[in-house]
Amino acid sequence: MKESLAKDALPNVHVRAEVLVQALPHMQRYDQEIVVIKYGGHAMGDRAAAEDFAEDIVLLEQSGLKPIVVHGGGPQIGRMLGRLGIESEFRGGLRVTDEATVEVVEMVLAGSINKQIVGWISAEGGRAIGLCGKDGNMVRARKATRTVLDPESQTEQEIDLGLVGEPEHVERGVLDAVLKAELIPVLAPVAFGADGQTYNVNADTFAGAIAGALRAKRLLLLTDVPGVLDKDKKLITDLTLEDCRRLIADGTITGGMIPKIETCIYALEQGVEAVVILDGKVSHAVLLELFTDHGAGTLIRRT
Ligand SMILES: Nc1ncnc2c1ncn2[C@@H]1O[C@H](COP(=O)(O)OP(=O)(O)O)[C@@H](O)[C@H]1O
Ligand SMILES: CC(=O)N[C@@H](CCC(=O)OP(=O)(O)O)C(=O)O
Repeated sequence: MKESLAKDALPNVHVRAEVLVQALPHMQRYDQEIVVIKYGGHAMGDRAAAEDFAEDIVLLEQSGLKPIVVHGGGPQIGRMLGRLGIESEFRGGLRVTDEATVEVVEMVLAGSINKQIVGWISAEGGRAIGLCGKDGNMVRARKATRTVLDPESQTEQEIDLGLVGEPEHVERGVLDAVLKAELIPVLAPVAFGADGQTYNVNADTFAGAIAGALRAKRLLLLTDVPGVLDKDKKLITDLTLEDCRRLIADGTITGGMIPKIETCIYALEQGVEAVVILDGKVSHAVLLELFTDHGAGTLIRRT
């Protein structure tokens, strides 16, 4: 049961009292600052936490901060591909994407998931607008290139990921206009190529490009683990860029955590102040991270 102590100060938000009591003294901390929040497909599987997530986003906006949501949807794409009998494979944490797959990716990400999140935010009293990287020419991508170490020849071999894109240009005009209109942008990680091609972009990578282009104060990556874990599965609370590179090289960081860490490195190099990887299944994870002293998850800074 949710209480409604916040009702008078913040008319549309009904955050639990104990969370709000912790958060209120810190709410000026990010006044008018842009915070990019990447909401991963695994994290959004939990319905109750999804409602709390939407509440947090509305509360951030109402407290003077400028939240931008970038969402994923990997598991949901996987389920839809399964229903359609289309096989799918990941290499280096990225989905190999052919023409049939990109059509489903766009349908699930820019269609159902994007509108679902917009709906959750509306239900909590916020005004969100759902877009993808193709809208307003926001994110132009080029074909992503990746190499893997061939175990036999011990040489780096290029792998073809098909229509996987990496952002090469972010046109911030459309986002500035949306923020100025006091709307909350909810972005699906689908981009366009110079040739008009649709590209499937990893949601972490997309969020990093947006955060970097807008010099966001914070980039929060919400996932389904408490943060970056060490070899004993214990949470690492603070990391520098150098630590991140070492943990990838020594195999502590694998799979889907690799694009996340690569995103952190990119965003920090672009001028984002700090990146946090945290568990989106925890109730009010965003609020607790931004507005309490102890924070949550793994905080990553340049040095
Ligand atoms: N060192 C690590 N610490 C935490 N998670 C890791 C690590 N190495 C690999 N992972 C994996 O990365 C996953 C998160 O990436 P991913 O599944 O792509 O999440 P999302 O869908 O939220 O983007 C975790 O569930 C975990 O299985
Ligand atoms: C190229 C690539 O891998 N794209 C991702 C896009 C969605 C995504 O990144 O979703 P999560 O954040 O939930 O993992 C995919 O097709 O699954």
